[in-house]
Amino acid sequence: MSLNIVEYPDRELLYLSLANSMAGQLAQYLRVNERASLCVPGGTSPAPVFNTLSGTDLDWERVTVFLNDERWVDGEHNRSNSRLLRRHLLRDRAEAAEYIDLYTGDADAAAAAPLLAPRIEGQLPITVLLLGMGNDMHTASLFPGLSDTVMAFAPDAPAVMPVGGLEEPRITLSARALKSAIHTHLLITGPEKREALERAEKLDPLEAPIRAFLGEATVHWAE
Ligand SMILES: O=C1O[C@H](COP(=O)(O)O)[C@@H](O)[C@H](O)[C@H]1O
Repeated sequence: MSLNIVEYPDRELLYLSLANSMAGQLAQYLRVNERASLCVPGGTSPAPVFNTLSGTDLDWERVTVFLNDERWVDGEHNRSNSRLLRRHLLRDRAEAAEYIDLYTGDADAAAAAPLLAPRIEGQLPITVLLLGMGNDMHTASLFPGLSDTVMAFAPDAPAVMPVGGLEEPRITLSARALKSAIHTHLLITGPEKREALERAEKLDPLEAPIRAFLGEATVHWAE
């Protein structure tokens, strides 16, 4: 497999250029479609991309935003991916976007997943998908070595699934739902993630879940 990787001289340039590409792809899609969908990661990497994207002149009222995955914690918890989104993406011009919150407040993710699945199914194909990746090669909440990851890779998996066996319960889009995307981007920075990406290329998706998306993704990397 040959990686489609864009290497930037610095992170600032990466963040600006990636936000511009994503906004351009959404705008292009909205020229011929009534609505577009934007699916984004949480974690520590994407905030600067969100900051730029949120100020972009786009018909945000016609865009539906949702996360790749969420930790099952309250929306004000510092590990909440939604909290990151509200602070960095769903503000300024992007405040007008529709947002589907994966954290429903239900007692657990297993109760919420079947209710969320048809809502997310209705947003497929995802117009623009941005993925992140952990140093362990997980993406969304598809982690190596979990039985829930095996289920989330089933070709007929529901769009949204609960994930157990981690420090906190989570909810994730399935591989099928994520792979529906028309445009896929992967954002990684630093040498450790670059090395993890190179390892992932040689592994099975169940050992290195990001591997499943590398065929379609444009990888954006800066030191
Ligand atoms: O737990 C998560 O981790 C990944 C990677 O996060 P990062 O902090 O290394 O950028 C993220 O893509 C995912 O959405 C998140 O829930």
